[in-house]
Amino acid sequence: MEILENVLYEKIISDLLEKKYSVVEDFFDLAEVLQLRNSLLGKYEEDNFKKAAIGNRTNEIIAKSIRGDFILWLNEAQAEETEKAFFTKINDFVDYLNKTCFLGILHKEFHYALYPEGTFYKRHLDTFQNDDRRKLSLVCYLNEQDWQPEYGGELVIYTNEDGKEVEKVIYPFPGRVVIFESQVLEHEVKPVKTERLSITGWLKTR
Ligand SMILES: O=C(O)CCC(=O)C(=O)O
Ligand SMILES: [Fe+2]
Repeated sequence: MEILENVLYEKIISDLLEKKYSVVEDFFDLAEVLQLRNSLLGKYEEDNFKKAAIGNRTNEIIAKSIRGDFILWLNEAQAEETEKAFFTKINDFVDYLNKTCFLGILHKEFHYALYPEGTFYKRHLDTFQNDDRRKLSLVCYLNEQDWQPEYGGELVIYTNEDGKEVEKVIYPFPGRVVIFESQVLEHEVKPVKTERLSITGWLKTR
């Protein structure tokens, strides 16, 4: 079967092979970001979000000292138009990965996240949720176009270069998507000075 080469996806794959993470600009265009942001805010105002917990469902401890965001899991089967469009794009990428990389992504899980002013997410590995099926983490930022570095909320990814730890600082600019190896790269979200919006998800095996 022939696979039409996708330049953007190929860049992500080569980044992942080379440094275990990739930062993509404009994965979502501004219209898509706006729709997703409005949908997130609507659901947040309807009080559908809950305080994010540490650990999986068998180990749910709310730990404000570790993370302060509020989340809402997305259900693809019951998604509305806006979220459907989101999943269409994600699924296209997953299909490409599975055809070209033999990663064997079978499942995925995504949630909206809202970090209120003053919150953060301390340094962690996404597999500490005792879920070793998580292969790739994806974070899609839904902030306003005029997001400023002074607002904080940077994602810091800790990488290793020649045996030395290096901090990669990534600002949550709208449309930007960060993809990284869930089991390898520790990261954190620095304290935010204003509300910070995103969709975070995992591509999983088995
Ligand atoms: O929002 C981000 O930049 C990262 C979020 C994160 O690390 C997580 O939800 O596990
Ligand atoms: Fe994380």
